[in-house]
Amino acid sequence: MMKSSIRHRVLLLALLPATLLALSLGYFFTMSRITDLDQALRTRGMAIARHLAPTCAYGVFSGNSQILQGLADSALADPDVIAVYIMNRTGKVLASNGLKQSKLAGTQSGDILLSSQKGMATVATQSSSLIFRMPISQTEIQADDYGFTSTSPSLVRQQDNAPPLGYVTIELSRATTVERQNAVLRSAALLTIAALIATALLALRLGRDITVPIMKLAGAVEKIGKGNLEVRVQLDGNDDEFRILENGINDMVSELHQAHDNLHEQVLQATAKLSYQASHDMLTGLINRREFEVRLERALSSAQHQGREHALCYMDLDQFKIVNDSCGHVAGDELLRQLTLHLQQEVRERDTLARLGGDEFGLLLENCPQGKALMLAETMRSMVQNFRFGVGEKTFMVGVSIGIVMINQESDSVVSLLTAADAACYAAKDNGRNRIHLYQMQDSELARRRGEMQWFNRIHQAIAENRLRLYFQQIKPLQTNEPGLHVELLLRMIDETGQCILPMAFIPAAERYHLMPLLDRWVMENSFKLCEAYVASGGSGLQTWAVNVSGASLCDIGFVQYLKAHLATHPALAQSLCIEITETAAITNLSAANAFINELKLLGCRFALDDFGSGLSSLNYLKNLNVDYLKIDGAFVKEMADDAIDLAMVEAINKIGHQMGLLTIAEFVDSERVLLILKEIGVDFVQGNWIHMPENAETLCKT
Ligand SMILES: Nc1nc2c(ncn2[C@@H]2O[C@H](COP(=O)(O)OP(=O)(O)OP(=O)(O)O)[C@@H](O)[C@H]2O)c(=O)[nH]1
Repeated sequence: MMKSSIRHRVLLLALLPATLLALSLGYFFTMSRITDLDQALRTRGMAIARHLAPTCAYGVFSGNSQILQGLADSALADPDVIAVYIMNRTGKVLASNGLKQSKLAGTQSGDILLSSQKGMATVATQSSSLIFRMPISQTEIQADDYGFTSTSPSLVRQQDNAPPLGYVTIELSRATTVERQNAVLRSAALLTIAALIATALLALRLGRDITVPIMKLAGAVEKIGKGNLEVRVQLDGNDDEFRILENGINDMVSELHQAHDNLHEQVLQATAKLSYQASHDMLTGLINRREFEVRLERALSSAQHQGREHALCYMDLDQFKIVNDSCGHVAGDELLRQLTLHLQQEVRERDTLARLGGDEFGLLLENCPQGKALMLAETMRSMVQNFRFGVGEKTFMVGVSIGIVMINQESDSVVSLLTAADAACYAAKDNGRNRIHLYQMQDSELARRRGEMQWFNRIHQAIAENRLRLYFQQIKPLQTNEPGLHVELLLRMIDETGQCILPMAFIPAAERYHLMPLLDRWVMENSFKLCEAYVASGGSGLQTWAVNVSGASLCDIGFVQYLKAHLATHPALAQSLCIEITETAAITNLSAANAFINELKLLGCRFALDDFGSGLSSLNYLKNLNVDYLKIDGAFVKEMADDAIDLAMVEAINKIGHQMGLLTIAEFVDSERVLLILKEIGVDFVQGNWIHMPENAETLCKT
């Protein structure tokens, strides 16, 4: 059903009762007026008949038709009387008039059979006339012959039970009455129509007062609903309910607008913040590697297509680690911040300085020929060299090694530019640090570095072609004979020719190119599979399986969650898992390392601090790390039988470990001599090729 609009409904509401009322009243008053007119004609007809009948008595009685004709004529003087008919009791017509137009015309005496009571008039109603018949009674005429009391004979006394002398019949036309009744009907109809029109106009007018504001409100709400918050309602009128609605809606939409604006502002701020964070380094405020690569891409494009020449500098601080190690990361961060401010002062406005990571910076010198680039790089180098950083009593100086590569029409891609600049920087380091090296295509020094860079692709390929392997090496208890198997799982790569490659060949490249999380994930997934297969093959007594995790993975929330989820569903694995973290990785990511250790310890995992002693970090850090084992750096163990300092180091580390309630493990045990010394010192576990040569881990399930 189609819904009518509010305007129609209000109109209907006003008109319907008014119409019903008008019609009822019109009908009532019209009908009563019509009845009144009819009744008036009857009353008049009756009166004429009553008056005529006694006056005819003498004429009928005396047979004087002349008198009767006179009376008939006089009765016809009334405009509504159309016929008069006087007859004696036998029905003989004694006098008549106007019969031609009458219903009575042509009737014979007695044709009109009207019963009548004595003295009473009877009425017959025809469509166009009323016919009255009145008996003429015998009367005793008391004439005042002398005219003392009256001028005409008057008083008549009815004689009871006497038959009438005759009858007077008169016919009154209804034409005038019907005409008047029609006029009344017309007037009533006109009046009703006029009243209805007036009511409709009034209803329209009043309806407008209601519907127009409602329609305005509805229109505004519809627009607001569609998101147009500029809309405001404006109603003309007094302080009625509509004013309250108008104010309410306007206030509401203002609030909404305000909230919308605030939200929009917040979204803009958050978006700006996010895009800033996505393109900037939070520590120094410089642009980050991602944004730097975008700008480098633009510069490369302009070089390739417009023949411009730019220079890319790759800058790596020298010996920055010392600041971190001796004064902590906070101090290292502060140095990076301060140095950044100095570097920024040296660069030209059109140049781009970025922090690429750690202590590495990138500098893009646009529209800069080689000579100028070398000059600017030298300015940077000497500025860094002259920079002094003070922490408490200590003052540090750092250097910077800078690799430069020119960007011109021959340049290939952003990756190759960065690779070349990085290689040049490395060459500067290899040449003694704190110097500049300009990349040359035929640079033989760089060949080796470039080879290292190939690892990026080789590692990816090895994973894709399933050429990574797990090996295991046993760790033996030295002071007890307790049974049980302790192993460290080690990563190997099978190269394209089928040769087995040790991790030290590709791990530095993996660290440099941020591939460690990928490798750690592979190692962990495959270690889980291996241990599960070991248990499934009936293997028992696996007390410890140690796996190495890099610093990068400590900060990888996805990696931590993966470990937690897997270990939570395999509690036996968690009990025997020992995660090895290098001292440097733990110190570099101290808070992440602590969080990682504490979370996994809750599941029953153990932790070993690997290569301890190599980082020479403050022992203070060690106290904060909740580990179970100290693995003495193999570099000290290897030569300890012949080198007193190395021996002293091993003794010291072992002692410190024990003091802290930790078990100690010596790695790289390559001879019985070393083994015996370690036993004497009191080291708890030993590991090395002399103890057990690493084997493909698949054999573990077969032993
Ligand atoms: N304070 C601080 N240190 C960082 C940050 N990122 C990386 N590092 C440290 O920076 C050092 C960079 O190491 P390297 O560049 O290999 O060491 P280096 O002492 O500069 O030695 P060379 O580059 O070989 O001269 C490492 O110790 C990292 O832990 C950081 O955001 N803040």
